[in-house]
Amino acid sequence: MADYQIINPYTGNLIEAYHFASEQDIDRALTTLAAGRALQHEVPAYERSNILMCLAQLLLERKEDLAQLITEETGKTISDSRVEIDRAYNTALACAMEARAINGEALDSDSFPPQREKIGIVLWKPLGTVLCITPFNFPINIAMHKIGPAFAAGNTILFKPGPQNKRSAEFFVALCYSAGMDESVLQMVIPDIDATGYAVAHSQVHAINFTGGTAAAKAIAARAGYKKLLFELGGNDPLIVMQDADLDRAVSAAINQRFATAGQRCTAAKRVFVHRQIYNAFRDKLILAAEKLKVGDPTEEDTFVGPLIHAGAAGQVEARINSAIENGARVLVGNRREGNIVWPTVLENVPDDAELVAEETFGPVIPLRVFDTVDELVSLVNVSSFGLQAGVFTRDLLLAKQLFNRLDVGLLAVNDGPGFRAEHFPFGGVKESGIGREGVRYAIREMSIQKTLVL
Ligand SMILES: NC(=O)c1ccc[n+]([C@@H]2O[C@H](COP(=O)([O-])OP(=O)(O)OC[C@H]3O[C@@H](n4cnc5c(N)ncnc54)[C@H](O)[C@@H]3O)[C@@H](O)[C@H]2O)c1
Ligand SMILES: O=CCS(=O)(=O)O
Repeated sequence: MADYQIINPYTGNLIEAYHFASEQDIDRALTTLAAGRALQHEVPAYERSNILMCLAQLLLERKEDLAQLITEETGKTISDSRVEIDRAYNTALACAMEARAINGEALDSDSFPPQREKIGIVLWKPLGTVLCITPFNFPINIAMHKIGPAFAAGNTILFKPGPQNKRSAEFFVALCYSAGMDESVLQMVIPDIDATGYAVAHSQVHAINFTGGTAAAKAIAARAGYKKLLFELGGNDPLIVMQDADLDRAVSAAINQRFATAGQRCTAAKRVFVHRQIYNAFRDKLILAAEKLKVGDPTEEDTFVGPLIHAGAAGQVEARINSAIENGARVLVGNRREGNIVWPTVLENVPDDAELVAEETFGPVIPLRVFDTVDELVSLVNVSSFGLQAGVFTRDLLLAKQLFNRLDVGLLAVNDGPGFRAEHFPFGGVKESGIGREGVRYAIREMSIQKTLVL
């Protein structure tokens, strides 16, 4: 009897059934990677860069194969899956470039008495073996954001993808090997949660680079003990529409950053705050745009919203919509579910304490919240336990700077939504949205140690 069944979220068909890796499998992989640490020490940075450049090229060449695998295993629309591979190419390219630029600094001891004639040379060195754990929703680009910088920094990598993503992960690892990564430098295992905890606590794991939900991160932190943690976690990101906003651009951001990937993005616009002066105009435009979206088969080129990852996820979103309605919310669009598909839904008058807005809702639902003052807005945004990214539409740069300083987030995008991401920009949040920063150069630093030579 297999441990896990990969089910196509749209068709319900069985894709593959398999057994999880055991603790013995993890031991074997980590023993291999321990040997690989010596190999990594011998490989110069430019060779690591060339391997990453080759991987970037292979991602482009095999884009359609990978996109089809992602759509099959996650239900992500084929257009969204292709975008993910384009992003992974950019990430790999950035890793190749940054691998050649892991430079330190030189310090002169004369800055302070009594030391004279001493020079401090500060360099970045690899941490050792990094356990990279990835979520279901961007199985290739998030893996690239972990494996690429870890490899560029000279580490060895134990890669643990989501159980749903076995096939796309195997394909990706095969591309890494084809590009030149040695099997003693990169190993992949898919254990169950408890055995993953065994890997987390393993003495041959020196750092854990995790992307996923906050609950899982807390469980990992509890088992990890004394080692480096890099956490990219949940979000409840606000999209803010001020009274001077370009409404058409704001509507487009709300549609693309909440309903694409069926809303299953950490940086999705999960709460939309609209100034009272333009609330009705924005709401009416948003309703018209949402009603035009094609919903259904993710393999069709023009489908905009596909299924959620599984019935439990769709059920949770449906339950939160129903609870909000029972407590006074009004449905403007949607509120329809068929199997794993939840139609794009827009609600207003949602209670501030409704789970739909108080928790991270991973689905295609926009709760509209009207506001009157900046102080009220800041309080509404910052009350969340999350603090990943925010987006504000305004022509007032002084206001943008004020919000940048007052909002508890890792990034504020101006005249864009919270879903903005450039692969080489710093990426990460505060509070329960994570610890540390990804974004290629920053991830390299997170998975390195600073070592100083004094001459
Ligand atoms: N901040 C980011 O960059 C980012 C990006 C994508 C997704 N996410 C977040 O990920 C979540 C959705 O993805 P998901 O459903 O795959 O998340 P998840 O937390 O359920 O799983 C993420 C990964 O961790 C593993 N895992 C789960 N529980 C674990 C445990 N107790 N110990 C060790 N490993 C464990 C899973 O097998 C999977 O590989 C959302 O909260 C989303 O916001 C964050
Ligand atoms: O789920 C979030 C990942 S990303 O699309 O913001 O990189």
